[in-house]
Amino acid sequence: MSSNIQFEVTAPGKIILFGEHSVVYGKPAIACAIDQHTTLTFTESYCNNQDLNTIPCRIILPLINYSGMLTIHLDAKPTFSPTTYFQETLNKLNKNEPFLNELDTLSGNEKKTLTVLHFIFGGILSCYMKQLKNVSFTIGITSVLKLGAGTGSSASYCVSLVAACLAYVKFKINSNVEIQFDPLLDDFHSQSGDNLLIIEAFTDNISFSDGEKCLINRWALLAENFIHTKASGLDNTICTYGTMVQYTKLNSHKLLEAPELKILLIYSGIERSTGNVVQSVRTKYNDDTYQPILDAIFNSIGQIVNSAVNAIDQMAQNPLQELQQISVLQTLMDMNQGLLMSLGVSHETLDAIVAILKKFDLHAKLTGAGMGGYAICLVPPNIHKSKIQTCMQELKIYGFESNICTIGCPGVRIQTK
Ligand SMILES: Nc1ncnc2c1ncn2[C@@H]1O[C@H](COP(=O)(O)OP(=O)(O)OP(=O)(O)O)[C@@H](O)[C@H]1O
Ligand SMILES: C[C@@](O)(CCO)CC(=O)[O-]
Repeated sequence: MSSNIQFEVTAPGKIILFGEHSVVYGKPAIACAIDQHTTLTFTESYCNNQDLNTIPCRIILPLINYSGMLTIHLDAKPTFSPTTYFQETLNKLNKNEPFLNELDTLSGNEKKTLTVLHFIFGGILSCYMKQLKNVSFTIGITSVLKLGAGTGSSASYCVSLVAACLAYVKFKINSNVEIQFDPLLDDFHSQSGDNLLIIEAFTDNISFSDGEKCLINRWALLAENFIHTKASGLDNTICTYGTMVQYTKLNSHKLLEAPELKILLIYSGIERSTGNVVQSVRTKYNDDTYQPILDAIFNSIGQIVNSAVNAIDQMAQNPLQELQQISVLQTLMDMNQGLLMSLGVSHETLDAIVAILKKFDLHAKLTGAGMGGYAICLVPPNIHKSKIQTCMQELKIYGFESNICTIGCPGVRIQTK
């Protein structure tokens, strides 16, 4: 076996500064990419598989203790519609029909995680590569992101998979490929607003175009829907594009000019599933007694996001106003945390973390789905180093590990070896 195409993809994790949960109900949110990444290593090998419609893959996922073989099945008549392909895969799974031998024997979480991988590689390669003979892949994915903690591990996983698959196509094709999307089947729009996407063959420039990022984001959202059931699209958008974004569901996103900001990430020690937490809010929302109250809470969080965007814009335009605007953001964080508590998505450990930080005049909120996972705290640029260190020590005494991260980092990237 001789190895051929080999590369690495990194996708950042994320924090939500303001607007988790309400974003699922159409309100705006602000998220930032962080300097903690998922790293995918892709290696192509030649093997003796003459079958044009299957690709044997070795998959190594240390974070879920999985290592094994998975056969990627290519669709002889691809739909070219990610949404249709997603629905077909979901229908097969929901009917509990035999799906793929290797997947059928796996436990719940492993099955979900590998189904996502098959969905992405099977779907994209069927559409854009058609037939592949005598190749096999090794795909290894590691991450410094904790699973189920609010820093977007699932979105980062999905984005890195889609980006790796698209990168493989771009390495493999000799000339550009034009993809015409059917607007009735799919709501894909390239940056130019039409339904034509050109996948550019990799030559010297090993990067993704705006249209390709749009495609990565689209497939990653569908993949996220396997893991979360119904994701807003915020997490995959920030993991794809990076920096800081203001996002409203179905209404695309706007990159914000992010000031240099540091965040303290504090881990509550509690792992939870984003899908379950989102479902618990949905159950309350579906109850007529609570729905008008939840609508009012979501509207208020939407207002908090608008004020935060304003403060961030002011900071970018006038650096002299930075401290004043940081103080506004801190107040908005307190308000957002209060509203998330009233939604029932905080946790006694998260409340304890917020209280410890308050002793140091610091302001914090949960980030991501809540009910565990991480809390975030804005680190004011003028804070004395010793104060933040004492605060981190105090958190440690209570059993909470914390670390400072930089926000506003770049999105998904490819590196050749
Ligand atoms: N590196 C990885 N290897 C394997 N599976 C992963 C990896 N990263 C994420 N996953 C999958 O994503 C799931 C965690 O997703 P979940 O949405 O619950 O948490 P999160 O993305 O960390 O939190 P949030 O969505 O609130 O930011 C894991 O259970 C696993 O199935
Ligand atoms: C809780 C939520 O708002 C953020 C999860 O990181 C869910 C979503 O946006 O899909």
